[in-house]
Amino acid sequence: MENYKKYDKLNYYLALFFSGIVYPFINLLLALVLKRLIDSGIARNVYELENAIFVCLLVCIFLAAAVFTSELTKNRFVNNFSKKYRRHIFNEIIASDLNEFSNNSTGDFLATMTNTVSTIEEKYIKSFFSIVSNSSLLLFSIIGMFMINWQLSIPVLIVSLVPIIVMSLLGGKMQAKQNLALTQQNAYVSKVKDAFSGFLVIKSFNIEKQISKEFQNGNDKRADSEFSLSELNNISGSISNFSGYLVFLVAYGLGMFMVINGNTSIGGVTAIVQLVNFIVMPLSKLGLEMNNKKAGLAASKTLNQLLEKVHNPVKDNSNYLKLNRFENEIKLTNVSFSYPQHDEAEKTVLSNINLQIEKGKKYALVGMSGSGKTTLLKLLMRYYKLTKDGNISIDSVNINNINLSSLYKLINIVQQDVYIFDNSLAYNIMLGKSFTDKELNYAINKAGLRKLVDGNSKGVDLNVGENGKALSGGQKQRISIARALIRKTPILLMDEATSSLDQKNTTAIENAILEIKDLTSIVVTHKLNPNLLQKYDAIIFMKDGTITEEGSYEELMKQKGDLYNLCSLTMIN
Ligand SMILES: Nc1ncnc2c1ncn2[C@@H]1O[C@H](COP(=O)(O)OP(=O)(O)OP(=O)(O)O)[C@@H](O)[C@H]1O
Repeated sequence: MENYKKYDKLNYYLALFFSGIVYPFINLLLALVLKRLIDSGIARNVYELENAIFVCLLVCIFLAAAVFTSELTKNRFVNNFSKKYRRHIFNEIIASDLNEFSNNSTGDFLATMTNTVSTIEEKYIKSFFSIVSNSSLLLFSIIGMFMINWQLSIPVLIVSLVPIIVMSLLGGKMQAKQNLALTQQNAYVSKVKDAFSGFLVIKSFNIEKQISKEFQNGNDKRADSEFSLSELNNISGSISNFSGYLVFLVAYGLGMFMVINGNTSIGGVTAIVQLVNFIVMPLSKLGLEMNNKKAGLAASKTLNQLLEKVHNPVKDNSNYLKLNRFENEIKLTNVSFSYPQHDEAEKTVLSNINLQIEKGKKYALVGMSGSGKTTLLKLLMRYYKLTKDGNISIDSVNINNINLSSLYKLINIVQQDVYIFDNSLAYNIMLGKSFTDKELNYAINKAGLRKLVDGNSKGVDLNVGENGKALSGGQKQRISIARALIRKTPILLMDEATSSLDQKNTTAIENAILEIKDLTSIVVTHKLNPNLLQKYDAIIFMKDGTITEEGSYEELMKQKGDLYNLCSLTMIN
């Protein structure tokens, strides 16, 4: 609980005070006042009886107030915890390193943000307070019983220990079953998420039956693991209940013998039975709550393990250099790279790349599929750090030493796969940041979105639906281009950013970007259009992870090398 109380210390301590001290103390008072009430009734002392009734009423009022306040403070703590903890987990995941994030399925994260966190809230946090309150109730009741009659209290307590012993014997099994139930629940969420995300594929390939079978399998496992857990809970609950009845029997039976022998009064037995209630009830609850807490602990461990896996936050602290301007060049020196592989041997994707990108110049990056073009751009974005030899620098500053947010103010990328948020057109371009109408219109015009904006009654407020389902592939790509252009970063990388557009529109957008003075751009393209290629300052040709040619279109065509050969195969005339 140490790690969790920080989320709302005030209500945490208030809840502990009211549920752990105030409530059990008043409860003890009630038993003592009750004893006085019954004994004064049996002694036919009307004055004492009236007094006891009045005090009893007061104690009842305080008891109700204590219960209300302890619930209120506990609920406030849980509420604040829920808000802040979920925000914290979300931020941790969002801050994680791209590579580590990609190694886990989004279903895992989704399940963590839903089931796992709920289990921690429901089972760990709530059980913790219940354990505190019930343990205190138990302790105060034992003290009260000893104050009233210790001879009767001892046998009653011995019988009360049975459920605790049973629970501790079942505890390990319970935790294992809880772990399994949580794993199956998370796998179930992942499966459902996958099926719904791949709905189109399921329909197109007519695989509803197979998917339904897989779902059924996961669903059965989830339900079975929960049933098995509830069975164990049922067994431990029944044993607790039985012990509870036994405790009553001992308290009443022995108590009445003691009354006959003159060792206690009827009021004393009644008060002890009243207190026994607060031993039996907490004991039966304690067993269950302890198991719940263990289950919550298991969820907490699962969550921490996931966070540890992704908790390699992109280091972006203030020790890193802030680069405010791009003045001269990006330089790649002897850059080699392999993707970090967890299961297979590493494969070299880029080898010995040397390249100089000058400010304000426009570069086309072409080459065969799989030659490493995207990887090169990803390294410029520092999505991956160089794991092998080499160095990438911007204006002589090693890219690894640049503060990431300042890097992304200089460099931006437009990728082939565009993620569109379920929000308006304007939101998808501005992405929550504020820009003037002039800036928004500039980006809309340059990215060729004017027709879409003017052609609908809502304009830029048009809601584009989940992942832009109301848009065509080309429109999504235009949004992605507008996103980059509105930010006016001095360096722009485009990775097949116009692959969904026809030749006419591709030419229009590439021309618009070529016209932006001072912009340094590297454009990966498969559409080898000579009219466009001629406009680039240089064409960089990649093959098998190396740069084989670099120069203007005319130079490379004269050279009759790789570009020439590729153009002969795919040239668009
Ligand atoms: N995340 C990754 N993990 C492991 N290997 C990868 C990863 N991404 C790409 N690769 C591998 O790196 C090589 C280069 O891929 P890359 O995407 O850079 O090529 P590309 O030239 O952009 O290809 P295309 O033109 O088809 O987009 C390929 O062999 C690919 O399988």
